[in-house]
Amino acid sequence: MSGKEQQKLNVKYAESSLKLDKAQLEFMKLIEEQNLERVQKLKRLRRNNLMTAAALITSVVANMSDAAVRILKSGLRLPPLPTLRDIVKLYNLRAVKQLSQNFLMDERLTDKIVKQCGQINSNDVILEVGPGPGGITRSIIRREPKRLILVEKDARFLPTLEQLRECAKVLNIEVDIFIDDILRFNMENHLPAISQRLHLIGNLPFSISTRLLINWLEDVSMRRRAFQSSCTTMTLTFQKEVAERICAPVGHEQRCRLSVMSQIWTRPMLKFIIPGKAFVPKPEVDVGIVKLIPLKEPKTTLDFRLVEKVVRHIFNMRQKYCRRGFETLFPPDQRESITFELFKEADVKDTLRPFQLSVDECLRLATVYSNFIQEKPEVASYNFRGPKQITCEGQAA
Ligand SMILES: C[S@@+](CC[C@H](N)C(=O)[O-])C[C@H]1O[C@@H](n2cnc3c(N)ncnc32)[C@H](O)[C@@H]1O
Repeated sequence: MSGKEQQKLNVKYAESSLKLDKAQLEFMKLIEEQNLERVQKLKRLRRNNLMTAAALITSVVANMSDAAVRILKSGLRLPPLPTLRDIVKLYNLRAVKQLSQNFLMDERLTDKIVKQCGQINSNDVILEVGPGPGGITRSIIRREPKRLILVEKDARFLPTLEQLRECAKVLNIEVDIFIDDILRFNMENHLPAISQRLHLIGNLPFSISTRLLINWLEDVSMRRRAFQSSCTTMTLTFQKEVAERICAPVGHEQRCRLSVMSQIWTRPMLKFIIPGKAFVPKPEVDVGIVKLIPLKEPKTTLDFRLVEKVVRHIFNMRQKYCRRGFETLFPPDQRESITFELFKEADVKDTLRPFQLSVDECLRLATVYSNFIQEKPEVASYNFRGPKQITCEGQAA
């Protein structure tokens, strides 16, 4: 105990000494001394704890991505921009129905869509399909990727997207704008090096969403274009029913060709639904956000188009036994007996309905079909809707 503190104690006890005897005084002094020591010990402990906490925070901040630190430090906001509604008015951007233009103006919703991409690092690249007036684009820029590729078919949006590019420059984000059709866009020419993680995102036009997904699933199966790296993810909007179909599990009434094809090569997840009224103009339907993560280990090495053909035939007759659709892969003369044999070989019950088939069962059926047409290649070109019928012996019937 310091001299000053001892003095204070003495004064205190001297005042009350009239009432207490010497032994009591000594005892109290001892207790008081112990209390003071305890207080000092606690103060020392608290100081040490504060120093440890400071050291910990410093090391956590050091390990955070540069972008996260910048956001934390600056409370990142984009340079002032007109609101999306003003932009739409200013440039007279009336929605064009043929291009499925339904705009999202609510920043909380666009942020929520972009959040589904997961972590976005300062080294990541994002490709947005159909940015339109740029609602989702703004949310992406706030997440500070390294590079943003915008593919928009409607050239009327160019001035507003260029404005966003200028804002992004301030944050060292490279923005490339392409006025192009995503279905024809040449990914190879514009894609980043394989080492960079790529997120594909878009509030897709309904008119092309299923076609685009099938194209990208084929790219996943071949590990080409946007999917050379297995880290590429897709965060896409679909009409609610289509979103539910993509994710429908075995036995679900919505299960269809798109469910099976999506689930063979990716893990699709329905994230949330946006009511139609959130869009301008309001579409007839609600919208589902689906995230698709390509599987690291593909479930098959079979050719995408062959699998697609078999699955398409099976689901063509979705209310009937699954063998009925499968039969249409073969010319009429022997289709029943061939189908019977191939289902046996694939170990699949032929009286299941198509929606009751698992991914593995569909793939086993695709495998036996693939083996069959290797032995009888002429059957591969058989088209049950076509005018000319060939037999399993390869002759015109
Ligand atoms: C549903 S709007 C979404 C607009 C904006 N991203 C939003 O969320 O408000 C679809 C956008 O895709 C564009 N688009 C339509 N077809 C396209 C295509 N084939 N390739 C690229 N963009 C397309 C439309 O012009 C429109 O801007």
